Amino acid sequence: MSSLPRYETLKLRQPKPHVTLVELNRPTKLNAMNLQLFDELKTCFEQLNIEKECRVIVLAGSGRAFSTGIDIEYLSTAAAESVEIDDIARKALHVRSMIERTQESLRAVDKCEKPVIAAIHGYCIGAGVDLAACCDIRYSARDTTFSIKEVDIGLAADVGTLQILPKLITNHSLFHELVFTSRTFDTNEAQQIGLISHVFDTREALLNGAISLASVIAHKSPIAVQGSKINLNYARDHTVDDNFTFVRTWNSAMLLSEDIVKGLMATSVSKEKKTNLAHYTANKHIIVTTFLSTSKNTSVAHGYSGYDVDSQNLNRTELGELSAHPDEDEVLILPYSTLLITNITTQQLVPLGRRIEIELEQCVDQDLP
Ligand SMILES: CC/C=C\C=C\CC(=O)SCCNC(=O)CCNC(=O)[C@H](O)C(C)(C)COP(=O)(O)OP(=O)(O)OC[C@H]1O[C@@H](n2cnc3c(N)ncnc32)[C@H](O)[C@@H]1OP(=O)(O)O
Repeated sequence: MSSLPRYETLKLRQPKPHVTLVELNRPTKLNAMNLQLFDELKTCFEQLNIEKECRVIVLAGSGRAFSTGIDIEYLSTAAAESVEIDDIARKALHVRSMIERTQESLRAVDKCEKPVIAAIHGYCIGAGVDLAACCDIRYSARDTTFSIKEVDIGLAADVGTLQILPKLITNHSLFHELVFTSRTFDTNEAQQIGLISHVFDTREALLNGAISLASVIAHKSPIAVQGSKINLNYARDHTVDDNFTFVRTWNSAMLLSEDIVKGLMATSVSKEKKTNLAHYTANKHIIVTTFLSTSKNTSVAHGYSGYDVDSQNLNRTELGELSAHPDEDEVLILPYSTLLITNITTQQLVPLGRRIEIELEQCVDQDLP
């Protein structure tokens, strides 16, 4: 992305290549959602959906909370507006369009074809839970207080919690209890119902964890990842028969992608890793710079990027994955699965944490074994 769009109620940054961090940005109101936030959220996710540079999104809250739900002041104003409408049918139409506008906002997150990882901390209340429901993966900090608050304010949740979560959660009995009582619950119960997949001790650890996960996903083939999200969402909303028909049609086009070739190559490279002896040759001149923040036995560490000198535009591009060597405090440099490097001369073991530069000169005689 040349420059990230600016919003008043959202804060965007790019913590890693192809990863966009979107933070709800009304910290003094604990990220309560007013009309402006709803509208900006929709615009933002529709924009990220078509932004090529963005492959994975982390959605978090700035300040003390993920979100405390709908802004009570906004809800009161909207309610007051409808009171002024005399005719009951016109009143209903007015309220319906207000609900629709809110639904469209949160659904833009659900409909976004890039994976969205919610990083939840502090409070996740009412529409905050609806918003989390619209994300693909939900991580949380241990201190989070959740509440499906809608029943307590006299309504049935209408922007995600009751529409999407029943298709995702695992413990329906407990989920129903939480819906009917509106009582607060903690990360233990959030994990029990299957709302949260991972809990971190602090907000900082949570953000790091979510961003690292996003980076791992961002280094996969975007064709495969986005195709998976589209098929997962489709499967959630259709019958098994429909799902098979849909994926057949989908893959009849997507299997023609060059990413298939690269993926297969990456698989053969992984086999070489086991022997620890492989030599690859490069048919491109590549300067690679790496930095590492991985620990022993981490299977894949990212942060490996460089310049493909032969590429037409000389843009910075990701070239590889760093895989921790299973037995030593070293990493093995492997070709990146979505860049077609048919041959690479260098396989290097590099101590963890060390910044290195490699130059791979054109040398092509050796084919992949
Ligand atoms: C079409 C319909 C679509 C969607 C419908 C969704 C339904 C819902 O979302 S229901 C949930 C509504 N939310 C709530 O009921 C939560 C209200 N907030 C609280 O109960 C408390 O703020 C708290 C979460 C328990 C936190 O308490 P505390 O730590 O003591 O902080 P506070 O001082 O209360 O809050 C700081 C600051 O934020 C303002 N604020 C917090 N939440 C909201 C909110 N939802 N709406 C508006 N404002 C909120 C709070 O008023 C404070 O503001 P000041 O200006 O500093 O007073």
